Amino acid sequence: MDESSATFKTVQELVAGGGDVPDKYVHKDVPVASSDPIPLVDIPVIDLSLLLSPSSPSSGDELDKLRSALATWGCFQAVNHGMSASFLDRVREIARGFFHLPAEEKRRYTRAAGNMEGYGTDIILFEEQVLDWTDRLYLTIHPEDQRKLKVWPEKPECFRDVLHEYSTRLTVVLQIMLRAMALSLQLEEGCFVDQLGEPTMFARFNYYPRCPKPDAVLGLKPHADGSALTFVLADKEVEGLQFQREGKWVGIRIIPEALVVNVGDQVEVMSNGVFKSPMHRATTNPDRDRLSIAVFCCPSSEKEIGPINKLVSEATPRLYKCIKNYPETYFQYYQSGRKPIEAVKI
Ligand SMILES: O=C(O)CCC(=O)C(=O)O
Ligand SMILES: [Fe+2]
Repeated sequence: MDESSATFKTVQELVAGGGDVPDKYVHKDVPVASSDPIPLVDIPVIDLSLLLSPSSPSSGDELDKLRSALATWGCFQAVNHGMSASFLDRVREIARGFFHLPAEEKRRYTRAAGNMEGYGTDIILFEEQVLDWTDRLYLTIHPEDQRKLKVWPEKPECFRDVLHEYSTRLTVVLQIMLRAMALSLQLEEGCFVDQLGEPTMFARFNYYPRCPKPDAVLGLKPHADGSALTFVLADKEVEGLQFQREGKWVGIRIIPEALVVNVGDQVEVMSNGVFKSPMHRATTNPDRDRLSIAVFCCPSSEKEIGPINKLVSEATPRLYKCIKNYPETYFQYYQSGRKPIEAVKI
């Protein structure tokens, strides 16, 4: 799709125009709805305020819960992360406000051809790719000097201020997470922090318009994230995020004030496979649109990362190579239909 020509149609425009769902969005081999309804489940909930307070009697328990959640599910719901429910609502509002702007206003931020950043639809990477039923806005948010303000919306008016505040808050949450993950494995507290260096963080605003064929169309195909860790601020009212657990899909019940945190491939590598980068996907809904904001936290691009030495032993041999700039490998593999983490397995 040549987006630079401004002739591409967003999913939002397709829906507004009525008519059938184009074939390129329809999954033929993998029915989205199986004969058994997909259950809605509660994944572990972790109180971030307890993780790094050794004086609190429950800190050790919370670290154990964290280790177990990341080693089984690879994800959890984080509460007491330092952001109020009303602030999270403001983040959801700027996202919704942006996608509800007139089409010509949004197109000012259109992603340039060959570029990841900006506003657009699913990127076509290979011919037989089934497209995701989603429009996106993708922005580097951290470090500040890597932001491309040209594609940072100026409307709704508070968009930039709220996103700046959100990214500042998430850098703090990320540090808490990295330290707590290390402590939960009895490692040096700074070992994940050191591997990441100055993290790079990308925000992906995912807008999933209502879809007339929810049984055959996905908002987001099954994938594992190429990040180290991902924070997802999910829709408050419409469910749709599903994780794979023991080979089966399960839907995540919404906790409005929580952030869904999931392990990405790079933490799976650093933890030598102890923490799992889970497969997940987003479904579509026939009646309502859905919105989520994913923030991918990655190591600085010049940092080489690899399994932490203390996690490699005779009993637990090294499973992954050292890697640098993994997102590049990730997209090459994704493009050829392979699972990216296979590229770095020994
Ligand atoms: O829409 C969601 O809830 C999930 C988003 C996600 O997994 C992603 O953007 O990578
Ligand atoms: Fe994801």
